[in-house]
Formats: sequence, C-alpha cells, structure tokens
Amino acid sequence: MAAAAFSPSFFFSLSSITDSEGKNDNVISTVNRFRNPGSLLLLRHCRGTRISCSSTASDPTSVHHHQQLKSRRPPEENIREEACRRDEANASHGFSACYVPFDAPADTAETYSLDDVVYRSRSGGLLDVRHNLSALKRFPGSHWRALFDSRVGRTTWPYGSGVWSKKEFVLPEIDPDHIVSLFEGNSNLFWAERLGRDHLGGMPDLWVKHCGISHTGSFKDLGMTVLVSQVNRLRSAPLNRPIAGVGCASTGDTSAALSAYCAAAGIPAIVFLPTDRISLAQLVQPIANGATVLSIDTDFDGCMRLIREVTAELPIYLANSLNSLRLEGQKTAAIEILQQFDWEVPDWVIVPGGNLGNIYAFYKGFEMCRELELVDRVPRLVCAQAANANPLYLYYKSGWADFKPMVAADTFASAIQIGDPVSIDRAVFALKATDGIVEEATEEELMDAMSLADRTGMFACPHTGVALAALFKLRERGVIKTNDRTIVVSTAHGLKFSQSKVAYHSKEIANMACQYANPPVHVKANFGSVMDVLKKKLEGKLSL
Ligand SMILES: C[S@@+](CC[C@H](N)C(=O)[O-])C[C@H]1O[C@@H](n2cnc3c(N)ncnc32)[C@H](O)[C@@H]1O
Ligand SMILES: C[S@@+](CC[C@H](N)C(=O)[O-])C[C@H]1O[C@@H](n2cnc3c(N)ncnc32)[C@H](O)[C@@H]1O
Ligand SMILES: Cc1ncc(COP(=O)(O)O)c(C=O)c1O
Repeated sequence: MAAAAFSPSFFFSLSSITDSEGKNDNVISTVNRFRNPGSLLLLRHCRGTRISCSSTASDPTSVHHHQQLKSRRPPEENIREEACRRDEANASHGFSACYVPFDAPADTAETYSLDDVVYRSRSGGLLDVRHNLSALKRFPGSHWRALFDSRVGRTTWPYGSGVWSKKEFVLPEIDPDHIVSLFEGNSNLFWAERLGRDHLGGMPDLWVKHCGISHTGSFKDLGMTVLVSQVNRLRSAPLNRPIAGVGCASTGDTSAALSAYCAAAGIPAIVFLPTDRISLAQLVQPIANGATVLSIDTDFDGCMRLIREVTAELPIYLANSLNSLRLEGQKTAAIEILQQFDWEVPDWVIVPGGNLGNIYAFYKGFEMCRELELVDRVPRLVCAQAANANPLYLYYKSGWADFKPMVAADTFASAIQIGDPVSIDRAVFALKATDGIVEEATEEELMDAMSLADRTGMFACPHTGVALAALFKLRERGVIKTNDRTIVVSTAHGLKFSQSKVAYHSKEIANMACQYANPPVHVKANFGSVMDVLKKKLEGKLSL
C-alpha cells in the first residue's frame, strides 16, 4: 500500500464526466504533493482546453445543482464535475479579507492586506481579519449551509479539511496550491451521555467537542493550517517574500502544531518553550519534527516577550495567536458545532482559556454564522480558567473594572498557565457580546472533573478538566439548566498529558484526595492470588 501511495499512477486518474449542459469534460488530476512537499499540482482538461489549474474552489452558486445531480451519479463523478466548475469563482464573487484594528468601525481607513507582515495596529493594538461581508451576503444562509455540508469528508483538495471546507469564510483568496493541510477539523462531537445522566443531574443534551483528536493532538492545528498556508503563499512565487522561518512562544501545543505544519511544507520553525513547564509529550513533538527548539528558563509570558522582540529584528514570521490569522482557522470549530447540530444553536459553549484567543475565535465563528444568516442567534459563552492562572476571572469578578496581569502559578493545566494574556481585549469583547460568564477551577476540581469524565469513556486533558469543572459549578448554581444544550470544548488529547493522570491515579499529588483514582492492583503470578483479587472485587456484584 505504501509503495502504491507513492507511485505516480496512484495519483493519476482520468474520468470522463458529463456536466449539466451535456458536454463531456475530461479531468486529469495529478497530485504530486508527496514528492514535492507543500505543493499540489492539478492539471486538468476542461471542455477540451488544457488548463494548468490551481484553484479547486467549488462555486458556491452551484450547490443546489450538485445536490440534484447527487441522486443520478456516483459520488466520485460529482467530485470530478465539481473540480471543473469552481475556477475563479471566489474572485468573481469578490470574497476577500484584510486586517483591520480590532473592534474598528466599519468605515475604518486603517486596513492592511493579508500579504503584509503586520501584527499590531498603528496605535499598538490587536488586529482582526475582516471579511467582505457584503460579498458573502449575496448568498443566503441556506446556501452557505448547503455548501459546507456538501464538503464534509470530501477527498477533493482542500475541502476535506474541516477548516478549508469553509474556505470562503477563512482565507477566500488563497490559492489551494499554497494550502498546507493535514486534514484538520471534522472532530467528533462526543455525546457525554453518561456524564450528563449520572453526574450532572440527568443532563441529556451534553456534548464534548473533541478538538484535540487531531493531527498534533490539540485544537491548535485549526489555526496553524491557516497561518502556515499564508506563510507558504508569501514565500512562494510570485510574492517571494524573504521569510526565513516561522517562530512562536508556546505552552506546548502551539509549538507542536507549528512544527508539524512547517515540517510538512519545508519551512523552518523556531519555538521558544518555558523550561520544565510543558509536558514531555509536547516537548518531543517539535524535536521530532525538526524545529529549532529553545528551552528558555522563564515562564510562557517571558517566552512571549522574547519572541516578540526577536521577530521584530529577524525575518521570522510570528505565529502566536497575537497573529489574527490563527483565529480564522480556530473559528471553524464553532461553525462545525452548528453543522453537527444540523444548524441548530446550542445554549452554552464552555471553552478553557489561557492566552484567550480561542474564546474569541469561537465567538467570531458563531457571530459570522449569525450575521450571514446561517443561524439566527449565538450561544452564551463560558470561559474557564485554572484558579492558579486566572487573570480573566479576577477581571470579570471586578465587574470588568480592573485588569491586572499576574505571574501564573503552576497548574496541571499547564497549557493555560498564562498570567498576561495577549488576547484579553478579544476575550472581554466575546464575553460581553454573548452574555458570557467566566468561571475558575482549583487543581483538585479540574483533576477530579477530568478523571470523572475519563470514567465515562473520555480521555480528557487537564484543560478540558477546567472546562468540565466550570460546568459542574454552573450546574450546581442552577445557571446551566438540566435541559440546556451544552458543549464543553476539549482542547487537547489526554495522551499529551498522561504524566498528570499517572500522578493522579498513583495518588501522588500533595493535598489532593484523588477521589477517582483507579490504581492497578499488583498481583502475584499464580491462579489463587488472581482469584482472590477478583472474588473480592465481585463481592456483592453480579458482574465486573
Ligand atoms: C488521496 S487524496 C484524493 C485525491 C483526489 N481524488 C484527487 O485526485 O484530487 C484524499 C486524501 O487526502 C487527504 N487530505 C489531507 N488533507 C486534505 C484536505 N485538506 N482535503 C482533502 N483531502 C485531504 C485525506 O486523507 C484524503 O482522504
Ligand atoms: C449532534 S449529533 C446530531 C444530532 C441529531 N441531529 C439528532 O438530533 O439526533 C451529531 C454528532 O454526533 C456525534 N456522534 C457521536 N457518536 C456518534 C455516533 N455513534 N453516530 C453518529 N454520530 C455520533 C458526531 O460527532 C456527529 O457529528
Ligand atoms: C490544550 C489547550 N487548552 C487551552 C488553551 C488556551 O487557548 P487560548 O490560549 O487561546 O486561550 C491552550 C493554549 O493556550 C491549549 O494548548
């Protein structure tokens, strides 16, 4: 199979299809991404004319037409036909995006091309990617819903990705040849049936969005595919920008995602990591992917300050979520949730927060769908912080009166051990706009919540534990009601944080009861000893 996958014939296919007007289109597609990393070459014969074709954007105007065809044709032929219609569709519809200062008025004169290397506004504030909504509004919400639904799980580059299936809402103008995608997104929305029923007072409509079940094991893949694709575009002809590499400071997951996407595209990655403050699994990811890894004797906030200084001096593109491109990819998780509920809007979405880009990205995804009439409202957002790293929580509790950056203390939720969040303004905006709430979780609360979730079939990370602990508190206070449709966002794969689970189940953690610990039973290697243990376990029970 491996040999076949690399042979040119595997990627060479010729099919003859008939379009709606009854003409024959020959489509030849040759994919050479595996031999020439980061580039995808599609050569097609459309209506007898050979075109060297880079765009594989399906024309949003033709969705309904394709749906009619679905009933008549095998799926593979529809994909081929779609490939022949989509050229230049985005350009002709005027879909575009640019940077503007965060929360700028609609008529702001301060705009930047996405091809500019710019991270801050003229006044030093955050930037935001603004889409040409009037162009997108020429199509009704029903149209976008049908288009996005039609692309789920497709093999057509780049639409199989949960991010690039929403390309018009993300980076409408990027050429698919420049996209660096590892099939991110399309993550499971886990029905937390047992957790809701047995531990949250019979909550029937509780779901966990498993963003961490992804190529590098965290939601960071969603944003990184967008940022690295844009860098790939900047470095490639015709722009040929002199960008030597891409750099980030990280609490572990951003560096893992950056390193993998850069390695796939052949772009150098440089990552600044706080020594001894990330998990071993996270540390080994950029090492394995060949990034330049600097382990720096400071915390995340210290690494962040250093990377900003360094990227101001060297031709290294800054990949932190200060860079608003990342949020364009991350916002697709919100759109995906709506899609997974057949475009019904949930009541609550709970997101663990550290640097606070993700909570805004969720807001942006939901709000864009509301504004473009894919849905008619947005859910209430909850941002959940570790009590040891809770500057947003304290700000919220002060009635948004007094924001104080802090030095964050150690937490098992190490990826959110951040005391001076870059996206604080974005988070406050998102929470105010959605009648949102901020909650916090102590170390014991977050580890217990994570471990209880594991007992109902999950393998959650401690950050997901923070969000789950917030849910427990909001249920206890009656803020979230039994029948509210509630989503907890799981941000990373539990396997990246197995050390914390080992410590918990070994009951090794000082001042923590570890009430759900389930340590292995050490047994001598003989029948009698094994039987003794199992009989004891079965006492009073019919089965294991
Ligand atoms: C083998 S390619 C299909 C090639 C296609 N039939 C063609 O000739 O253009 C499809 C696979 O590529 C992988 N893939 C990775 N990223 C993708 C993306 N963004 N969109 C579609 N497929 C992607 C997926 O695993 C998918 O199953
Ligand atoms: C939110 S439910 C859709 C609910 C549906 N509209 C209904 O009311 O019955 C769909 C999601 O459930 C999740 N899911 C989890 N386990 C599933 C399973 N065994 N079969 C189908 N979907 C499952 C998937 O991630 C999928 O995207
Ligand atoms: C696993 C995990 N959860 C949550 C977060 C918090 O996301 P944000 O920094 O966007 O608030 C991060 C990264 O910082 C993370 O790696």
